[in-house]
Amino acid sequence: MSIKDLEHNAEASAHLANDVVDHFAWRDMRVVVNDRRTHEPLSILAESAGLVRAGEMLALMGPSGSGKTTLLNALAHRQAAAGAVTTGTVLVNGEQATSAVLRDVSAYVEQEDALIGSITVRETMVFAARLALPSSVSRREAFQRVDELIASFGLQAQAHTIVGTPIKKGLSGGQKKRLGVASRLVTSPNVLFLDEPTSGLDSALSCEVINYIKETCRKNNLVVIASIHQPSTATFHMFDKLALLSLGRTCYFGTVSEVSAYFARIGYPVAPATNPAEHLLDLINIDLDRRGEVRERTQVIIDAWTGSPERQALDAAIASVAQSSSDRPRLASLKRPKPSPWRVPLTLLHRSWIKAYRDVVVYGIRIAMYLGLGILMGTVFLRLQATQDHIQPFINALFFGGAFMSFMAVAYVPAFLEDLHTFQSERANGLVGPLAFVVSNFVIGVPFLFLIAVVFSVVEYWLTGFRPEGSAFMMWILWLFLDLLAAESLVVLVSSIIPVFVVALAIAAFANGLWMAVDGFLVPMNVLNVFWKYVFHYIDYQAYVFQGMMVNEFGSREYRCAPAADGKSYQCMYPGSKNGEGIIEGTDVLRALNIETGQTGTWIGISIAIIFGHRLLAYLVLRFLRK
Ligand SMILES: Nc1ncnc2c1ncn2[C@@H]1O[C@H](COP(=O)(O)OP(=O)(O)OP(=O)(O)O)[C@@H](O)[C@H]1O
Repeated sequence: MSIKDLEHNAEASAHLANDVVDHFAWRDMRVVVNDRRTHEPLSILAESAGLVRAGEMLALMGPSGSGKTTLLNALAHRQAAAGAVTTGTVLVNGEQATSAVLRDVSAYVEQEDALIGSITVRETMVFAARLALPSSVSRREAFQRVDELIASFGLQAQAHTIVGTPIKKGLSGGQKKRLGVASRLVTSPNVLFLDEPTSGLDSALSCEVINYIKETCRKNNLVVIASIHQPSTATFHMFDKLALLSLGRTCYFGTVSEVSAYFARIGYPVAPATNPAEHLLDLINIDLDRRGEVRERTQVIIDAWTGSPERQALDAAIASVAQSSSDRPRLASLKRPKPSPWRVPLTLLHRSWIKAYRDVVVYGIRIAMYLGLGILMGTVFLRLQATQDHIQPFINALFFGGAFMSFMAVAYVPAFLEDLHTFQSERANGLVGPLAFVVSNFVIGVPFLFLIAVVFSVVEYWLTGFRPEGSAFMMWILWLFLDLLAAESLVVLVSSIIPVFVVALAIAAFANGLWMAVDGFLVPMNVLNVFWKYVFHYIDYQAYVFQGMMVNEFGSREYRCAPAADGKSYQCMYPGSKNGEGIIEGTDVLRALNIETGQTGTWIGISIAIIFGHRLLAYLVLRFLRK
């Protein structure tokens, strides 16, 4: 390695070094929610105070439901719980931190990883860098940061391994956790919040993950605050400080090295050869309370802490950092530079593109499925002729094709929910906005849906024997394409409103059933009752697709009637002016079904408006409801 390389490495690793935040403190943090059962105000976090210095790693520990996530979220200025009211002060370098400042100096790693399964470790890191880094950071430097972080988290051997999808295995649980943390470190945060970074891992893997975080924290002088459930002895001792919680109250705050002595002093010594974390959790785990004694003991421990000299010393230390005149620049002047606004949607597009062609769940399975559907329909409605007995099968084929294609868009729900999850995590870290997300999601779908429309049509259109003119075929593809775009937009809207897999799936399927019922095929428009007609029919994209396809097929084609028994006249199923010549004009069929001609342009316009309307609503939902 040349001297130049060494210099470069030193420079590259310098990006992570925290020389901004000296200490992170909070006092009198309280969170009150409306109790789900009684609807009365309920305190789920009270009088919490703490101080973490640069280079220290704090564990927020406590039994399940003790308020760890609530405190972590309150410290990161995130919504602590649904409908929660949070009060208290967060101090960064002794200065009261606003949400904007916290977003600039910190990063938050969620408990459930928001990684994209079909992209590799290195791609995950590169995309994270592109979403976060300003253009003043050169490409070369960004790559160096990425490679350095991959190395720091021991992922070099997996750099080109995909994260893992339901049908293709990738990283192990521990590697995923490490990647989740590493990808958030690309932005060079000074404070790192981690929500249960070891959840779902066995004790050896937990220890390994915490070890990597510890090393990074120590080397770069970061402030790390992590909630943790039941650490092993080794993992527990890797933390510098401990905030022990039960019932939303503090049972201990201080160094890990002094915790045993503290509990011995208040009458709960840790037995030799016992995991101290386990001992502490057992003391205050009210889930195991049968006779009320654990709750009583917990109250004693909380009271002991409230009156302890350690608590007074902590208060004094916080007061002192709050008063100390820091020679650091004011936090507001440390605004993290952002990438240019166009770079975010382009990066999302690039990432979605890779996901779309690599992850068969996104479009691959659907393309195969639609091909299968094309073969199925083409062979069921095989070689229909321009004769009157084939008119009804033609109509059925048009209805079934449009409706079923739309219905199958529900297969997009899981892939969209994965993207939504990633978006929510990136948005909470101040990286991606809802507009960039909605636009890139739409744009990436367009070529794939067009491909699906073509694949399906090439098979089904010619097997069935629809109108053979090239223009009719093109028009058919256009209608199918609009149908798919609208159906996918519906999935995006529904899944944005209720991002729960089974519920989104059920609602999208239900909506498709509804659109089928009122699109004018099962019940013709002159029979459909006014409620369904005026409330739903006119916003039903399937109705425009069906009518558009009907006009495309029947607008200018003629069908032969059956000869009558006398062999001279004809029996025609649809009355029309050419019945005497043994001909049913397609327009006779359209008239019988109450479908107007000459409206194609309007219907295309309405379909496009419905597509954009759904996307706009999805944007508004993400912008205002799911903040
Ligand atoms: N609206 C509410 N009504 C009643 N209790 C609530 C409400 N919102 C939150 N809680 C309670 O607040 C407590 C704190 O939850 P929190 O998620 O912070 O706990 P935790 O220690 O992170 O738990 P876990 O380890 O299980 O994730 C829980 O007991 C939870 O049931």
